[in-house]
Amino acid sequence: MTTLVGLVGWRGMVGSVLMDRMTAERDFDLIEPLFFSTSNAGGAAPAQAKNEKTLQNAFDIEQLKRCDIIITAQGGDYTTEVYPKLRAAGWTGHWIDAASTLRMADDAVIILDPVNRPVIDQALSNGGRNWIGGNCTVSCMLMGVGALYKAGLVEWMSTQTYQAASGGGAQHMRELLTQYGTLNAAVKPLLDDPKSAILEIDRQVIAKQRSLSADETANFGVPLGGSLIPWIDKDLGNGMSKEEWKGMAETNKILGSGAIPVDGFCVRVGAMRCHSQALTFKLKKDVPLADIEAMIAADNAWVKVVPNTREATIRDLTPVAVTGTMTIPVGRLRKLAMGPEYLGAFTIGDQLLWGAAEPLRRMLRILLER
Ligand SMILES: NC(=O)C1=CN([C@@H]2O[C@H](COP(=O)(O)OP(=O)(O)OC[C@H]3O[C@@H](n4cnc5c(N)ncnc54)[C@H](OP(=O)(O)O)[C@@H]3O)[C@@H](O)[C@H]2O)C=CC1
Ligand SMILES: N[C@@H](CC(=O)OP(=O)(O)O)C(=O)O
Repeated sequence: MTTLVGLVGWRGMVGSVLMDRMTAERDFDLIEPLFFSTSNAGGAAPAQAKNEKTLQNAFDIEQLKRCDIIITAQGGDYTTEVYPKLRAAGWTGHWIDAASTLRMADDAVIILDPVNRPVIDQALSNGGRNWIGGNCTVSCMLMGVGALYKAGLVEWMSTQTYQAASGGGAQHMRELLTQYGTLNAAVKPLLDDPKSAILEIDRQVIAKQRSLSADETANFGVPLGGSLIPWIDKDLGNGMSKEEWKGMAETNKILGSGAIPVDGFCVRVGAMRCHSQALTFKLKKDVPLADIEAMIAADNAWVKVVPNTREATIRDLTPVAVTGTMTIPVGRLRKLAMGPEYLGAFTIGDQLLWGAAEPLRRMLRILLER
């Protein structure tokens, strides 16, 4: 019998990337999809629908209960509202979720199978049914340098992130581009004149940034175009942002490891959809750089070691190079001045692919192939 898979949140930004990937990998050939909507029940399901061509109400527990597996990219509020009701109603299917709501629950696994397939398999054999996508920054980081953790080499790691606007959602991406346009328009005549003074352009740009309307900064709260914001997600009240807290909590949960210290600063920058991060490792021992590069390169099919040269770095290690690809480049690999156990690295990932959609569809495949 074909597996009935409920899809919730399929038309959002993460959901659309998920649909594209599922279509490209022919996942729909293996399932009977049942599409849900929070806003358009009764409307037409997308082209991937087979027998069930009408959108179901995403709050209808009876319809959700029909599914063997539910994949949701609808968001945390939806999970908070619907998931407990569904389980309370006796549903025993598999719940695959992009939202963070259930991530740290004891009965949930953070899924990133190229990194933690043994953790997933163990949970499956113990009857696990909740499979939650990790934080985008953590997932992209582990896809790049997971090999060092798997080899037990990491004593601690510090991350400095450069996170794209997409992490906030579609409206944040639009706001960033609108701000860039506003800034450009403010100085266009001066830019068009090669003899104009750069400091006058600079003065007018900062004046415009500081006077952007509330509408133009509604999502980020402050200007991001031509600036940066060194705080992402909630204020935990202890000097740490929630995004920074996730670094250690989720890394260790994904790996099923003890408490390897991971800490640093998470910063929003004016990139579109790739999260970048500079990493500092304290290794447990001095390992030759060539061995480290080989270990990282051999870890999975998507990681790519970028030679630590200017030419290769500016060509292959930028959000522009990586966006829309499954590749996770790791570059700037070098031993740091602090000593031979200190390793520097820089890595980038498309936060909508490995950071959100891809682990979900790969978990679906794992369930289908059992
Ligand atoms: N953005 C990110 O980087 C990441 C997000 N996530 C998780 O995924 C969740 C969803 O994020 P994201 O995809 O960015 O959210 P979106 O806002 O793009 O989509 C969420 C839902 O909004 C509804 N919606 C309303 N208007 C529109 C519209 N004009 N176009 C498309 N959908 C619309 C859709 O529900 P309906 O069809 O029912 O109306 C859609 O499923 C997040 O809340 C988060 O939990 C996880 C990792 C990364
Ligand atoms: N917090 C991430 C995006 C995200 O959705 O994270 P999480 O899945 O951990 O809530 C960012 O803003 O870049």
